[in-house]
Amino acid sequence: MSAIAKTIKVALLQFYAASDKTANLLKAQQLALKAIKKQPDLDLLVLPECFNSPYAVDQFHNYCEKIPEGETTHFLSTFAKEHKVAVIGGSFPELGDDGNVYNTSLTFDNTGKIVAKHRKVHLFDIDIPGKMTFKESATLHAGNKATVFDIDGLGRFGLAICYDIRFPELAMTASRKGAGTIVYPGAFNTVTGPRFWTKFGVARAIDNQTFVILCSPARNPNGGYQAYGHSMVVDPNGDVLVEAGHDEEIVYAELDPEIEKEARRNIPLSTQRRFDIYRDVSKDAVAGAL
Ligand SMILES: O=C(O)CCC(=O)C(=O)O
Repeated sequence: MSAIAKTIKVALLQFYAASDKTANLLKAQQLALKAIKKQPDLDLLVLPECFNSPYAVDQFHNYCEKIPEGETTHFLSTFAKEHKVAVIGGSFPELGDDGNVYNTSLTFDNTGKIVAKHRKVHLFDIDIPGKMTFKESATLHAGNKATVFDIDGLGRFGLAICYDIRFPELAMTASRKGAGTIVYPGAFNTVTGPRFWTKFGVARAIDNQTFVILCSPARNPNGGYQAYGHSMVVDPNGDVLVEAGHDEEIVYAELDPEIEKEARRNIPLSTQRRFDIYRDVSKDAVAGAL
C-alpha cells in the first residue's frame, strides 16, 4: 500500500461532548451528515478525542463500552457503511476484556469494518502548579503498541491519541513503516494548547514528511474540561492547510500525494538517516493495526 493512494478529501468534526451519551452520538451523526452533504465525495471523517463522554477521569467508567459490542462502535460502523466513507472515530472509553478501561480510537473503512484500534499509549498525567492537574492513570490503563494500518484505496496511516503526540517515537514508527498520514484525535486544553498544539502538529509533520491531522473537541460553553479546539491539517512541509477556531465547526482539507512526494524528493531524509550512529526505533517497536 502506498503512503497516500489518492488525493484524500477529509473533514474534521470539532464538537464537544456533554453528559448525555445519546445526545453526543446524535450530535456526531448530525455533523457527519452535514459534512457528507457539503462534500458528497468525502473519503474520510475524523472525530475528536473522547467524543461520547465528558473528558473527566471520574466519568470514563460510566461511559465505557465493549468493542465491538457497544453502541458507539455500532454507530460509527453503521455510519461508515451507509455513507461509504472511512471514519477515524476520535476516541471513547473502552471496557477491555480484562475489566480495565482504555482511551481507545477505532478506524473503520468505507464498508464499516474496523481496520485499526489504538489504545492511548501515554496517559496524560501532569501537574502544573496553580494551572492544571490531570491524572488519566487514576482510572485508565495504557495501550501497548504503536498503530499503523491501511485503509483500502486511501493509503497507510499512523494513529495515536493526544498526549501520545509528545512522544515522537510513535509517529517515527508509523512513517518508517510507510504511513503517509498520521492522525491524532486530541483534547489539549487552554493551558497547554496555546503553547504546544500547533508546534506538535508541525513538528511531527516535518520530522516525518507526512500529513498530520489533529482533531479536537470544541470548547464547552457550559464548563467542565476546556479543550483547546483548533483542529487542523498540516502538510508534509509543516504548512497548516486548515485550522478551526475553538467553537463547534467542521473543517475540510485535501491531502495531495504529490505534495508529499515532492517534499520527500526535495529533501530526501529517508535515504540520509544514519542508523550507524543511532537506532531506527521502528525496528524495535511493537506495532500493529488492531
Ligand atoms: O499534552 C498535553 O498538553 C495535553 C494532553 C491531553 O490533553 C490529553 O492527552 O488528553
